[in-house]
Amino acid sequence: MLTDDFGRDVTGVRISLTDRCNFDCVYCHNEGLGDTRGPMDPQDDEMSADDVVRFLEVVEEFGVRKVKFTGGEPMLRGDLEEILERTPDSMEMSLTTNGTFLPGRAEDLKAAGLERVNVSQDALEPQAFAEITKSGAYDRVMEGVQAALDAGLDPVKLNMVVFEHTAGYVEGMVDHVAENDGLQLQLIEYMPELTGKPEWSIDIQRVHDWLADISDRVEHREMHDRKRYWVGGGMVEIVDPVGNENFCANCHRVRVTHEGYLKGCLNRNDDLRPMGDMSKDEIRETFREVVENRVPYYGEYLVRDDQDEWVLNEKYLPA
Ligand SMILES: Nc1nc2c(ncn2[C@@H]2O[C@H](COP(=O)(O)OP(=O)(O)OP(=O)(O)O)[C@@H](O)[C@H]2O)c(=O)[nH]1
Ligand SMILES: C[S@@+](CC[C@H](N)C(=O)[O-])C[C@H]1O[C@@H](n2cnc3c(N)ncnc32)[C@H](O)[C@@H]1O
Ligand code: SF4
Ligand code: SF4
Repeated sequence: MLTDDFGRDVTGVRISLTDRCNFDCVYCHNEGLGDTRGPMDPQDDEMSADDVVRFLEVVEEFGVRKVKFTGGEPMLRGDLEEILERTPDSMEMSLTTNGTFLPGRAEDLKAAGLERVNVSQDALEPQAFAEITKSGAYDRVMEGVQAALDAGLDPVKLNMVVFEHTAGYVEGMVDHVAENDGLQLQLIEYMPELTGKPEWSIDIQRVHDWLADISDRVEHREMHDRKRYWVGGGMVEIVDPVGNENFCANCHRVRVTHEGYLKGCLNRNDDLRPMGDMSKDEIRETFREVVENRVPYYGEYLVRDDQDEWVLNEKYLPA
């Protein structure tokens, strides 16, 4: 296993299979890669299934045992099932999707070896959903969640970004997962770092405090030291990366862009490394380099100044 200079073992990878998407969510950070809008057809710049599989075979040599497929919308890839089938058996696979393509396809994903899915769902109300995602696919997403449950892709985690537009729907979503077996909720703190609009942020601590009050039990997850609250039999996890040194200190994943660049941190684009000709030797070399150079974003890449504001650590100023 490879470990970075901050003692963080790299145990997982997070692969963006495409930056295309059929939604246009108002908050989208696109895993740090900018705009998802553009042609919906397969693009030449995307890693092929062979490239993805070769990459996974190499990181397996380094003890990586978890892979998350994401995007853009990863289910726009017609060869997703092939990629899942060819992923090394030792790896736990999961997928983060907007859910629209799960009806009619969830069973194929399960048959190809996928274990579970996260589905983005920001509200249980079609109008609010349409305003946030710029899409009228609310019913389709609800069907997608059901299709995933029926196919055994559980627990299905519903991803809800908590920001100005959704704060009023949090309580309803917590009740929803408590009432429905197989569902869990991830409340994701809105990240303004890559999208601008800091005015949309809400204080996530208020959500922690409220959940602490109403929950039966609280756990800490190893990944990112995230808190999990058990409420009426349902599980609610808070993903709160913004300004959170503890979250970054427990970050164990290297990211891969759809074009085949390695990336040490979601919030940075100055650390992208191409994997050359994508031969196994080049992949090995680049993976070692990216781990050697990865640093926690909050607490190292950014540090607090005299006014307690986060500023770029001078060490990382471009030469
Ligand atoms: N800043 C930051 N945000 C993250 C990180 N991991 C997850 N997030 C945020 O959480 C969102 C949802 O993550 P998912 O792809 O559903 O998966 P996950 O929560 O990381 O993983 P599982 O809970 O194991 O399924 C991401 O798109 C980010 O907005 C991270 O390492 N850093
Ligand atoms: C970029 S999407 C890619 C996968 C898929 N298209 C989906 O929406 O689930 C991955 C996750 O990032 C979350 N996300 C996107 N922009 C965000 C932001 N600015 N702050 C917090 N989470 C964000 C989305 O809600 C989604 O759950
Ligand atoms: S569905 Fe996912 S990738 Fe598409 S715009 Fe929304 S958050 Fe971004
Ligand atoms: S270092 Fe922090 S901000 Fe960067 S990917 Fe890891 S947890 Fe996210």
